[in-house]
Amino acid sequence: MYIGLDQGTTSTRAILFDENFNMLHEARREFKQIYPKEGWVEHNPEEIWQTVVEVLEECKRVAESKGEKIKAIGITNQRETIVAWDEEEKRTLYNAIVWQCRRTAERSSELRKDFGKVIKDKTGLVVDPYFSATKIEWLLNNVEEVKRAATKGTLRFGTIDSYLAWKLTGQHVTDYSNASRTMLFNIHTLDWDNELLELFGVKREFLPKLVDTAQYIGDTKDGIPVSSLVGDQQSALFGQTAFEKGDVKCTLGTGSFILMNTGDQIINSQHNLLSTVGWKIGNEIVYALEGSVFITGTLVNYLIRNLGFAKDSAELTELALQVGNNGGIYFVPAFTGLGAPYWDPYARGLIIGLTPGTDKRHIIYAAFEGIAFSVGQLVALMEKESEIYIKTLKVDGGVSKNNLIMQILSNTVNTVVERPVNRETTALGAATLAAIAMGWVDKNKLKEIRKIDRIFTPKENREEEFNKWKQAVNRALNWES
Ligand SMILES: O=P(O)(O)OC[C@H](O)CO
Repeated sequence: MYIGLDQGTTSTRAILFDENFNMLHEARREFKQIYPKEGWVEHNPEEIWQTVVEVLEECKRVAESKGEKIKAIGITNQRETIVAWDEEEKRTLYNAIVWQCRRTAERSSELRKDFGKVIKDKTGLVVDPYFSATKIEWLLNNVEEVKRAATKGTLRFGTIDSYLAWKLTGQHVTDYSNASRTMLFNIHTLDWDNELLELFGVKREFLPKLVDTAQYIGDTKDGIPVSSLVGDQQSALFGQTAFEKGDVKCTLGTGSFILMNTGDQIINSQHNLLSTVGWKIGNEIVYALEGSVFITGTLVNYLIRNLGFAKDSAELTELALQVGNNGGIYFVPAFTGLGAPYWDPYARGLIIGLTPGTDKRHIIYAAFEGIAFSVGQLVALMEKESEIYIKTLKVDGGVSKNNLIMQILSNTVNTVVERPVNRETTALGAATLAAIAMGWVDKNKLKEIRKIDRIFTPKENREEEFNKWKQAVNRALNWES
């Protein structure tokens, strides 16, 4: 049996898989979101660690009750979030600064002006507080304990995979997919970049050693090998068996993350999509083109909780189906700014086209379209930039359960949308990578065991509505400044 440990932004989950990667059990714990100031987001790393201990214990108990043992653990994680700890004193020095945290927004704008191009060339990333480098810089400049540990030579930084690997095995390591989200890692040389280290005042010894995405790292204290570290979106790409160049997956969770496997080719996006490492396994390096939409599931919850339009997502869908069109309404879900291709932190949500005939069902339909159009826009850009025709869009995540949104998505991208039976592709990716590292499974076997739940094929042309929605986006930009 294998465990895919998925340390996400709002919860920690461990999923127990059997030898054929069927899901046997899910253990889940939520933890506190800490908002010390407007726009700041932190997690308590010790609390995260406690949730990890609990979910692993729970899965172990289930395995034992079946007379089985855990053969390996793969760790996948919320990316970019950074933890600082003291190697000697074996304790963390500050809360984890979460990927969503905007405390370094000003510094990022400054950097973007002077170093935007060089950083993008080296790292594949657009300068934004989202990534780890400015968070590390902030910790080095603002936290006394961090400064002291730096002087002592015992300071260590790591993304969540790295922190958990250290807690579980004592090793200070990270994999290439996670490293590529720090903005300190050069995706061409596949190493920490000296010039960037200097720019952010980071010494190489503060950072983890780089390991392959599928590689044995060490044993936990009860003798279970930890043999994969992988960023959660890259893990989902792997879990969807998107092994070939041109394969694309979209995880529709709180937000949406769309990744295209671009093989060994780094695409220098002209539209601010990101280039990132998908995985490195031995000599195989796979890059990915990535676009993210910040608001997806959040919008569905917003319709339910904030606007009180329905009691759950099934009822929302029923209401949307009653009208079957947007009634001229366009919904731009830019609640917290917009990611690619705009990268506009000042954009805000917009509902436009209201008339006396509008009722809530049109707004729901328009919101569903807003989700599909946001994803569709990035899929279209990826196709253009990679010059690869996308045959199938593989979807997963909570919102992919919604058939209406998936059908609108298929119409929008004019492509087949394919949903697997196992939508837990993130944990699955990590578990399968862990098994690959130990030589117990190969990619072919994984392709064989992947089952498709449903395929959505394009039914109607949505180009007109899609274009109109893009006009609405232009009106939502730069609202807060
Ligand atoms: O924890 P999730 O699933 O919201 O994913 C967060 C992403 O890794 C951020 O880049």
